[in-house]
Amino acid sequence: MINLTDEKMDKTTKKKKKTAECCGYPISIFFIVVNEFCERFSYYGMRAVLVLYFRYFLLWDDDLATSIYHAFVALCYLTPILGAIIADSWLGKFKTIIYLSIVYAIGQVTMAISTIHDITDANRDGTPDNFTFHIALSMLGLILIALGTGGIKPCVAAFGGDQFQEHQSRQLNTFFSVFYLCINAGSLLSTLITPVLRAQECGIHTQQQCYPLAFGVPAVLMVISLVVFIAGSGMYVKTDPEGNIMWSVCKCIGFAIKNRFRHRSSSYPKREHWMDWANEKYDKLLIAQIKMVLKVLFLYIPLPMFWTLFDQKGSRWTLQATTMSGDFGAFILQPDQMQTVNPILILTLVPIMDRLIFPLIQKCGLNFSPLKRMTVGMLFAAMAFVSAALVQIEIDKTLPNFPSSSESQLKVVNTYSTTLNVTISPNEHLLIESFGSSADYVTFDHQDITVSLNTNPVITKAFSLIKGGRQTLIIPSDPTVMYLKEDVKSKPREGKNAIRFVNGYTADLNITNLDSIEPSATTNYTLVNQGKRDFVLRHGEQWCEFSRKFGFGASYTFLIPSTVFSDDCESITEVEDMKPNSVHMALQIPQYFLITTGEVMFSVTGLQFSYSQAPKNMKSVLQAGWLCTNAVGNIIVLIVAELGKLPKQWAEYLLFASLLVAVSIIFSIMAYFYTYIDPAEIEAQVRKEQGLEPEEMEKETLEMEEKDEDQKNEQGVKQTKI
Ligand SMILES: CC(C)[C@H](NC(=O)[C@H](C)N)C(=O)O
Repeated sequence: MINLTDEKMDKTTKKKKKTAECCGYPISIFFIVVNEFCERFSYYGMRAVLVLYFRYFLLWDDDLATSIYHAFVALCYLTPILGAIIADSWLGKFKTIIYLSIVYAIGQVTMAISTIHDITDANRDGTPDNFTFHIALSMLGLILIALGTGGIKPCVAAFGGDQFQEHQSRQLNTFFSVFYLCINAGSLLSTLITPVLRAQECGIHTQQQCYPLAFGVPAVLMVISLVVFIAGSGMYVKTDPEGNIMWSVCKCIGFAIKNRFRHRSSSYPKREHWMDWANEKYDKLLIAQIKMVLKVLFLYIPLPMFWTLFDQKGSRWTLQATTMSGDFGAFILQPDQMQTVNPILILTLVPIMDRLIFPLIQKCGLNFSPLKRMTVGMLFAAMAFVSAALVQIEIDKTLPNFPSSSESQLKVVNTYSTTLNVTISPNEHLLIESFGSSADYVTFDHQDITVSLNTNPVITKAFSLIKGGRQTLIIPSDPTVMYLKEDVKSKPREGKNAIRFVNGYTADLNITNLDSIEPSATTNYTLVNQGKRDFVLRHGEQWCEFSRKFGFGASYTFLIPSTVFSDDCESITEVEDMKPNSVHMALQIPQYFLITTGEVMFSVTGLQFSYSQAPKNMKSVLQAGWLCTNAVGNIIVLIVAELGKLPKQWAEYLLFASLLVAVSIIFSIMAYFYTYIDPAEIEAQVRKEQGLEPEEMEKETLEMEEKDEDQKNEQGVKQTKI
């Protein structure tokens, strides 16, 4: 009798090595989910402050910052293909995760170093002197991060799946749900923490926003993630790569196409599947495996549309939030913090769906198959965009009437000592009291105007307005020098408030955080956050302090009279150029709820589906294909953003919703014709057809492996456990 070790016994019966278990789950998955939590913390934490780093550290404009950001995200979801090829064809998942995690951690550290302004701030003025150095270093860091995060992404999920035995399909599904919860717990915590770290001040020579800390903590988390993964090393089931599988797949597909073309005449009998044209040269098993993968990849074609909508949470929806009020009474929510609603909802919805909704649907006798779930998920995402459109319509009702590209708008502010009758040619007459303003903007469809004041003598002056712009005509204490000042013509970014001051005092004034302002001059806009803000006005020894409470997204011009110090700042007048946001951010919760429900149905299910429908040697490849749908979705967002939007934002939301409904109908038809498979069963069947009975297969495998092992032992090569 042959004395088989446990390991060989497992191999002969074609079962995986059994690992230590706790409550029916392999203990090894504990290390994998903790690793995923830390990695996602690292990734989302870095992503949360990335655009701000581009915008305010590298001083890029909004467009460049957003484009590079989306390009980086797209790259992160394209590199999984590379990771999958390395894992399935060369290194195996375990080694791929370790090596690429090292690349990832180096990338995060490089990124953190690139944000230390003191490195190039020789003149110690608080800004880097050599931007090229910081840009080059951060781009290198981002490329390494994209390679690392994308490369390990398909491997970690598939490696987790590999830890389960064939009879543990229920536990496998729970694993994917827990895995998804860890992704979102990491994302939630880091999105809350890193912006707070960024807001701290730090530095060697000068104190600046603490980007090194905001990027440094994710770097530390990535190192922890790697250490945790290595710690579980002894417990994992590690499947060896099966040679250069991708190359074999490509050659086999190429041969099938060529062979089909060669036999295109109708005299040749048709074959069941076009891949069967590879039968002459390639192993039936490989052909069967390729058919399985192609079937699933074909099904993926419509999926990017879901991600196109999903990924607009971070862009369009956040911009929408900047036109809303985030005052929740007990706390204030900033527009970008609204995004944390998504992971919070995931953490509550995944258990509810898994434990309650899906079992309930099953109890009702309904067959809620994975592909049906994914279709319903898409419809939920479409509904989320309908909800976003309805919210947008409400917001539009409260937004100022901004000028079109051919119009110009003008407001008049009077800091002259008496009420003035202002005539703007040809027929606008405004009566404006001293230290007051016209009620609202007057819209002109021409640019050249003449303004007359009823002073004695009458003052008349010609002006040319900016096309598509908003301006204020400032009438100072000496009206002969009246002048135009450009106003904001969109809601201030990030829900902030744009404020400026007109100096009606007779001498220069200093105002907190602003340059000194000359008499009759107007400052440029300064952005201030929501809440109570104090300003101190100074001239020599004289000073006074005034406070204002700001809402979200307003714009004000403060008129400072000559009596400002004698009445302790009481007489400063506030002109409201743009009303604060009045639609509450809570109205975005339904759209977040709908998109997150869609995500649970679509994304968690898609992750499980991609694993279960892949042949053993192509699991990572199919995970990578799944992640690629996300990359394509992001690229579509980029293209749409570049092409510009529809004139009305709500119409764009409805357009996206309709597109996704159309795509989900196409997907449901494709899904209807899809038959679920058990890849292991198909592989066994093909082997049988090839004339290998199960016992023979086992014998053959055992013999081959023993031979292999003997050879390796002879060479003194240490065996990897499988
Ligand atoms: C990109 C995936 C859908 C996934 N993201 C999420 O779960 C978000 C945070 N809800 C990921 O793997 O990061």
